[in-house]
Amino acid sequence: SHGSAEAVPEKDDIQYLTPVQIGTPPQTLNLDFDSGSSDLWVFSSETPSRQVNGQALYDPSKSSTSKKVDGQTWSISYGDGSASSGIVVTDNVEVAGVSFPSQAVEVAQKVSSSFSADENNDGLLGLAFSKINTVKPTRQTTWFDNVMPNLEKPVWTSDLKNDAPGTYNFGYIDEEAYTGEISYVPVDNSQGFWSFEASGYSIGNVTVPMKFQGIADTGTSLAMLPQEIVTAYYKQVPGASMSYSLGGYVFPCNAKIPDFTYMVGDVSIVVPASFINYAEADEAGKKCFGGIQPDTDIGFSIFGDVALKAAFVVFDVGTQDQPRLGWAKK
Ligand SMILES: O=C(CNCCc1c[nH]c2ccccc12)Nc1scc(-c2ccccc2)c1C(=O)NCc1ccccc1
Repeated sequence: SHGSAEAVPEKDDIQYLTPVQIGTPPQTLNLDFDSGSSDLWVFSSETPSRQVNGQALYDPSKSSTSKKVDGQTWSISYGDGSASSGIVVTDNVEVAGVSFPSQAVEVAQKVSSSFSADENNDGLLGLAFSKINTVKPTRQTTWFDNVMPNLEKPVWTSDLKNDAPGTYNFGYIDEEAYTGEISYVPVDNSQGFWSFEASGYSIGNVTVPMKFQGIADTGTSLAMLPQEIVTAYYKQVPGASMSYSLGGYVFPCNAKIPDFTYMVGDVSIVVPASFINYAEADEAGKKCFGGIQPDTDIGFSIFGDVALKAAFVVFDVGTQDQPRLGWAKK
């Protein structure tokens, strides 16, 4: 089987949401497909009403195919301080017409304030490796790992767009979705991430060969890169500064900023300046927040949506012992 689903951007492309059908009769929730984590968790009838603010709720009691999984709990926290936790049921989960009848659905009994405040985000669908799923005592398998044996190819692809709906495809590669050749690089999934080595970068027309490790992460908005790269980039932006109060590099919204190019395998992906003038950072609309920020204290770089939406990316589980990432221009 194979399927194709739309990835609809929230304001400022902070995240992309994709409709998912859960249960019988189907309950549709809009989830953030996240290649940087491995839990499928949802707002639900179990989420305290004071933590719900317009989100669609999954109610297992209204689904004839839901089954409680006794004794299992989950709890996840992210680098921005957000978190959620709860219990586990299994139910039918359909994405882009591809179903799995007994998918672990992690039902939120607690969500942090940033999730509560985000009325369009009904939960996350993890697409990293199942080894970092947080369910205890029995780790659960991601939806992709569950459906993979039934897919024509053991792959899924991301084609995110700037301020426009993009596409996630499962089980096939759409040859019309990219230009030139797809360049594949090996993935080190020992930490559970889609981790790969980038081979260099360019700012404007200065190219620097530099090997650095990063993860392909659809669930993180920004590109969080080595400080050396970030410093070199904002040196080219008049009036740019690191604002601790705003939490990152900002610059005058009318500043002329350069494109940023990253090299991976044999391809160079150009991130246009417009993707990097990320969002207004203050009410006056004078300062804008940069889409490139430092990866300080993370231990690796994060190629989030700002970087990924400039590329067509193939997440290829392929021969299990050697997963790989394919990168192409588009
Ligand atoms: O967690 C994910 C992917 N799911 C994000 C889900 C999510 C988290 N808030 C959300 C809000 C809305 C929608 C989805 C999410 N990626 C990774 S790998 C390493 C780190 C990390 C570890 C330590 C320090 C920093 C990063 C993160 C990270 O925390 N990213 C989020 C973030 C967000 C803001 C700033 C930095 C990192």
